[in-house]
Amino acid sequence: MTLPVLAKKMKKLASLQFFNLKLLLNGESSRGFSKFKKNYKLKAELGRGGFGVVYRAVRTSDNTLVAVKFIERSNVKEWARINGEQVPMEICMLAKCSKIRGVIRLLDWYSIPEGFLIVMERPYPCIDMFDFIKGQGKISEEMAHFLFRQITVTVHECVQNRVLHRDLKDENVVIDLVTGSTKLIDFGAATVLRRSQYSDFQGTRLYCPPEWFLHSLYLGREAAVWSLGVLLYNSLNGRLPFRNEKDICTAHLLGPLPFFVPVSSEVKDLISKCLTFDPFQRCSLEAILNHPWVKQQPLSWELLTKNKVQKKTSMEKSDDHISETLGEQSETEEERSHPTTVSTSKQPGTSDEGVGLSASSSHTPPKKQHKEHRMAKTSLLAPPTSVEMKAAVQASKTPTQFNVHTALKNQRQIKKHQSPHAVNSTVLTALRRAMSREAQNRISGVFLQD
Ligand SMILES: Nc1ncnc2c1ncn2[C@@H]1O[C@H](COP(=O)(O)OP(=O)(O)OP(=O)(O)O)[C@@H](O)[C@H]1O
Repeated sequence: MTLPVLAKKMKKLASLQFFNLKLLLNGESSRGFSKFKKNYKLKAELGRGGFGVVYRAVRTSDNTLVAVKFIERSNVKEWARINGEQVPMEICMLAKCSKIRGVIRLLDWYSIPEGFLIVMERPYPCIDMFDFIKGQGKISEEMAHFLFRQITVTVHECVQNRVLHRDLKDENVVIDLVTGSTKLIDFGAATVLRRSQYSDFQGTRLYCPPEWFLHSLYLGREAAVWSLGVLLYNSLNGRLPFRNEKDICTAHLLGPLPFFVPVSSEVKDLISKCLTFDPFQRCSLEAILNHPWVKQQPLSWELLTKNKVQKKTSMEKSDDHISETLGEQSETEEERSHPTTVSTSKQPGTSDEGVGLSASSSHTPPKKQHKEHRMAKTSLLAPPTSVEMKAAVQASKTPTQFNVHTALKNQRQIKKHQSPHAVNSTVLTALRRAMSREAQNRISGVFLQD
């Protein structure tokens, strides 16, 4: 072996050893990627949002179905500590809610140089509430009641555990199709609940209360109540109540919100109490739980979905779109029996800005029967930048014809590179890099032993 070759090998060895040390410091021994690979079998993609990709996986020791969310280190905005280890706030908040029935259970987490892998329970078969609503255009008042009641109880329990979710929306609720129980997911924007105001926000702007756009401040519980109002309105109408920040800030001046389906006066009353412009006049979480509409005895999941089946038999039977979720049955995973009860449709997401289509100039309900509904998940839209936020705040403060919608669109042109696809390809590359590094590590391990 010539001297330059030997020197090159020594250099490589040194850098590998340094890398191994880094991995060790990073917790590779107990929470590294190789441990993850040993414990879980990663499968196809399950869903994706603006900040991460979620995969289906199976725990190899007992074939438990799990979901694995990968979040990039660079996307982590808030950090916390668990047993002395620095982790994203998302993991910490999930851990704090581990005993709450309506919150997805955190099973495990791993740290790799590029980010974190969060292992969660995965109800099977399940569907997220966005797809559930989209598949039907809208859901019945009884179904909305069944789901909303559970979600509000969960949010209240989180608050009692001093956890504020801050991104309550249909995309972040998973429904177990066997039992109908809801699980709150995505604690990526969650933080510790406090009495004082918050001046930072990472959630979804169309679910955000007006005080944020007008004053860049909000109170935790009051903002949660607003989001719940948006969620309930959306469930019943199949569309969001507000199209943009301007709508959010000015809708109260135009009278009651329009309803595109016949619903009870009780639920309308509840929605208007949740979507009260003044946060100090807005109803509390406790008041929602005590509202006569919420306190009604819910119908059973069997009954609610039986009606669906009856309706469905008169429709085309082949139109069963939950295949994305139920398609798992062809896998070698443990199979469970499930009722084919709910139908959802998959349509390509197209909207770039507005997802709701509320009347922006007046609140007159349309004569024609409502057809349109939200096409794209809000999380797949690029999150607003601080420049966009400033533009919105500025616009909502200006009592002129200034068009916030256009202003935001213009600002958005600059940030085209932030498309979710770009984020996702980064995520996948990061995972692939981690996998090849693990293989490299194994080789170097053998080399070092030699
Ligand atoms: N534990 C789970 N079980 C089943 N499906 C899940 C689970 N976790 C996530 N999903 C699916 O993956 C999607 C994306 O998950 P999640 O909202 O956590 O990602 P995200 O990148 O944080 O999204 P966002 O941009 O809204 O913050 C969800 O809408 C849901 O469909």
